[in-house]
Amino acid sequence: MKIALFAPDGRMGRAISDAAAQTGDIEIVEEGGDVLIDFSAPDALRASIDRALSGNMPLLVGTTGLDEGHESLLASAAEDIAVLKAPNTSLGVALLSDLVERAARVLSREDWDIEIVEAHHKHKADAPSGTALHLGLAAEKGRVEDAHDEMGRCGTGLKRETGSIGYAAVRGGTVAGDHDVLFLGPQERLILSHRAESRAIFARGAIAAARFLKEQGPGLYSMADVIDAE
Ligand SMILES: NC(=O)C1=CN([C@@H]2O[C@H](COP(=O)(O)OP(=O)(O)OC[C@H]3O[C@@H](n4cnc5c(N)ncnc54)[C@H](OP(=O)(O)O)[C@@H]3O)[C@@H](O)[C@H]2O)C=CC1
Ligand SMILES: O=C(O)C1=N[C@H](C(=O)O)C[C@H](O)C1
Repeated sequence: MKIALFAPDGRMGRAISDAAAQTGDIEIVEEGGDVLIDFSAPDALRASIDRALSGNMPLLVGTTGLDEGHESLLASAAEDIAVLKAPNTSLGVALLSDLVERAARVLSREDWDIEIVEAHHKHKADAPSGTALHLGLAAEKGRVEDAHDEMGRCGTGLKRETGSIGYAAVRGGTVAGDHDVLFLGPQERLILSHRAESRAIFARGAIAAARFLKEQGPGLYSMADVIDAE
């Protein structure tokens, strides 16, 4: 299988090349390829979509910090090619997302407050992380209603609103990616956590997603589809 990397020299680009070298059946190519993988920056998304469409290649997007305009571009591209958008390609976070949804369904919004805390290396450009936002959406899905987001509180008069989801971001050092989803209830706390010990976990997940995408027709896919297919 041939994988083309949109940003081969970035941290994730290099991690994917290293992971591919360990597979024995994946070649990283500069032109063409069975699948195009983009872990770069939001501003680059239009260019990676154009490259995938012009080469008729499925596209895996791991870039975070995307807005609604980017989501529309991806949905439109998915009419012609297979597109998978994943703010986190690790197996552990895919499972964590299911656990968060279930916990949010069981624990009432009146009694249990949800806060999401994430920590990443000092070079990370976006906050909160794409994974934190994805876990927040899983919690909303469990509660079957939209939540008001409370981002990085600072100041006075900031008592939390019942049913809101709070986000806090820590940056520093070389942290590959920590995520804690806190369910804070009356006299008890449930904390669901994931720790990425290196980027290799994201790279292996990206390769699994690329193998999956190679077999798919046009459409919008997620890591849940990759896991269901394995
Ligand atoms: N889904 C997941 O599991 C994960 C997602 N990520 C996300 O992936 C993205 C990249 O992370 P990371 O590899 O650490 O970042 P890096 O900054 O190390 O790499 C980004 C790469 O993208 C390139 N790039 C940036 N802008 C453009 C552009 N406009 N056109 C072409 N290339 C561009 C950069 O090139 P240059 O340096 O020349 O600008 C660089 O090579 C981030 O959004 C991050 O949050 C990260 C880890 C896991
Ligand atoms: O920038 C990173 O490094 C990471 N970004 C992703 C995110 O924003 O959630 C995934 C992972 O946590 C590492």
